Amino acid sequence: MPAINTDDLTKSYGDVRGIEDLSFDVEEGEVFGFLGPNGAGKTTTIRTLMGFQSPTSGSATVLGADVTDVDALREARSRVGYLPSEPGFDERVTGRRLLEYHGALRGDSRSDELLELFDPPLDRPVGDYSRGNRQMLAIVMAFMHDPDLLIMDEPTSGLDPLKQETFLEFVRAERERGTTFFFSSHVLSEVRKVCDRVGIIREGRLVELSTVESLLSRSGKRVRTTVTGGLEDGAFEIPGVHDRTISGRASTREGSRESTRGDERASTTVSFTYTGAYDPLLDHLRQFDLQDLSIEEAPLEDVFMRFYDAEADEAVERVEGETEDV
Ligand SMILES: Nc1ncnc2c1ncn2[C@@H]1O[C@H](COP(=O)(O)OP(=O)(O)OP(=O)(O)O)[C@@H](O)[C@H]1O
Repeated sequence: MPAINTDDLTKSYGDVRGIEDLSFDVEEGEVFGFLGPNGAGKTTTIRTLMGFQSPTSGSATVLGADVTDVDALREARSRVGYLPSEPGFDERVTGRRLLEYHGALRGDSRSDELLELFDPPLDRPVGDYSRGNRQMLAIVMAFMHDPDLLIMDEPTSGLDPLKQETFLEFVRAERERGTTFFFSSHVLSEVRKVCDRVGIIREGRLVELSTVESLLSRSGKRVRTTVTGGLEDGAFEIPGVHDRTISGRASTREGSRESTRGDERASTTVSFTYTGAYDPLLDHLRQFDLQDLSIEEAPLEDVFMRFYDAEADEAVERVEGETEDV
């Protein structure tokens, strides 16, 4: 049984689109990242899974419980940790009191251990807390009853870089214990560090569902090399090369001595994204006297943007197609 299942899950707010026909599973023990731009429908999905609002159509289960079955969902939620996007607290109450109250309701087997990692000033009223301290308190509350499944809406927002790292390390350790995670994020680097799979949502629809590895393999490599001398205009125009830029070009033309100045080591640097196999690239590189070469993974941001561009292009084509039909 998957930890989370959605089947054509749809939620509208009157005429406003929230999410449309979302179908995906989150398997037990996996860390699933839910990505998308502002207004895409991430919070709508999470709030529907938590049973705070009913689906307009379609269905969803959380730990086997139908999200529209109040009793079954209440039972299941005792094994779920929830971190909302903007945790709301009684502002006059101290963090300590809130933890005591929450512990009495939901259970507390881990707050001491969690407070070693996430340490808001417990004796101050929550109304005096910084954004980061509020987030840390919410993290402790989400995990203190040792849930099997965590549903979190942008869990690292408001945390400083050091605490973000602490949080991601904690998620990795929890994953080793078999805990399942479903969390939304805008931050691709963190998704890359901890997630097994990602879903990308755009305008309420799921537009991608894949492993992080597969997303990265489709993104290709960033190649940057510096070669001795100048380069022909068509150099490195081989299949699989995209976004080629050439800089510091050493002129081989007569009369233009600025970059060569008689220096045999005058060089040209070329950078590009490469999505082909290694051998043809290496064969091509052998023709040059290489001074420097780096081949790195393309940033996940590039994949994301390219993916979105492709979607946008398709949308334009669809609209154009429809216009022609009329
Ligand atoms: N309670 C509501 N009433 C009316 N419309 C809503 C409500 N909640 C969300 N929406 C709309 O549903 C759409 C999806 O919003 P949602 O908050 O789920 O996006 P999101 O992906 O979480 O965005 P963000 O990254 O900005 O938090 C938006 O158009 C939003 O305006």
